[in-house]
Amino acid sequence: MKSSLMHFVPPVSRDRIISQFPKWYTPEACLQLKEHFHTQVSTAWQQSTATAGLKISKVVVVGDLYVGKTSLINRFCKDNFDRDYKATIGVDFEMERFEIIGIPYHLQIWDTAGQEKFKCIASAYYRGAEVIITVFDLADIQTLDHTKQWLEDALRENEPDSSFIFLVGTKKDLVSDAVCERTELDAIRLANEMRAEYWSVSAKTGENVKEFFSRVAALAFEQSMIKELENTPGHMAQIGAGNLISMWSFGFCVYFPCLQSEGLGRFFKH
Ligand SMILES: Nc1nc2c(ncn2[C@@H]2O[C@H](COP(=O)(O)OP(=O)(O)OP(=O)(O)O)[C@@H](O)[C@H]2O)c(=O)[nH]1
Ligand SMILES: [Mg+2]
Repeated sequence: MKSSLMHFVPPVSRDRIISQFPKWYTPEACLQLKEHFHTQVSTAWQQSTATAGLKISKVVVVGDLYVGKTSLINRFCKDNFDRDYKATIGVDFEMERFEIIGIPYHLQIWDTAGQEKFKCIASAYYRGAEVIITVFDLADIQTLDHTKQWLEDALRENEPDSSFIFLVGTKKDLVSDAVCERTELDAIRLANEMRAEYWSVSAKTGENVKEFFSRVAALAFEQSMIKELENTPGHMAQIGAGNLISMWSFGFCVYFPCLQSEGLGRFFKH
């Protein structure tokens, strides 16, 4: 039985290896102007005070229908872009593997439906989110106003101050530099009110997509490591704020085939 579970983990792809603290989009739109990982975290691995267990942080992506949530996730996870609109029904998610200052790390990225009729299904998946990404369409300013409500709904399911918040303007390729600049001023003002970090991206061209998710991964990783170093010694891994998986109990990494990088599954079809 043990041998069938003993799959050695394939190496992480180069663009998922983070050794320096990723930069912000602009200083005005950022809450953490630091440029290095917390010393406690960066020394933890060498001093093996960090447990070697599997580390996973849960990310939920919310926002109006058609703003580009699925496209943003697909550009990052699969490096593809589909012009045709296929509304997300319910939720969908991907598991993305990183190596951050030498430590294996996963983002469990939950894509939710923007359509009103699927809101109740999607909101069931907000709980335990270490990161909440609220998305609007830079070419449809009305969707920016709606991000406040989306954020409120997601925060209601989580402990206060337990999630990093990002406000993301998509479809940057569809607006002129002048319109983008004007809209970003409004968006950054709102991001400051939300206590969110702001990014503008384009899933079509890929502009800022890798940089954005590297920033998400590094901030969530650091927060989870500090929490772990403070209060959970020993070889345990945590998914979101929920259940624990005991790993490394045999002194080696047991790779659960279900945690394949192409996504754990589809809860609902497109
Ligand atoms: N030009 C351009 N089009 C985009 C971009 N991102 C998404 N789109 C298009 O916008 C439409 C909606 O994109 P989706 O990613 O399906 O939107 P969504 O937010 O997931 O929508 P729901 O699943 O209904 O909530 C699709 O036709 C995409 O091709 C972008 O960065 N640039
Ligand atoms: Mg979608």
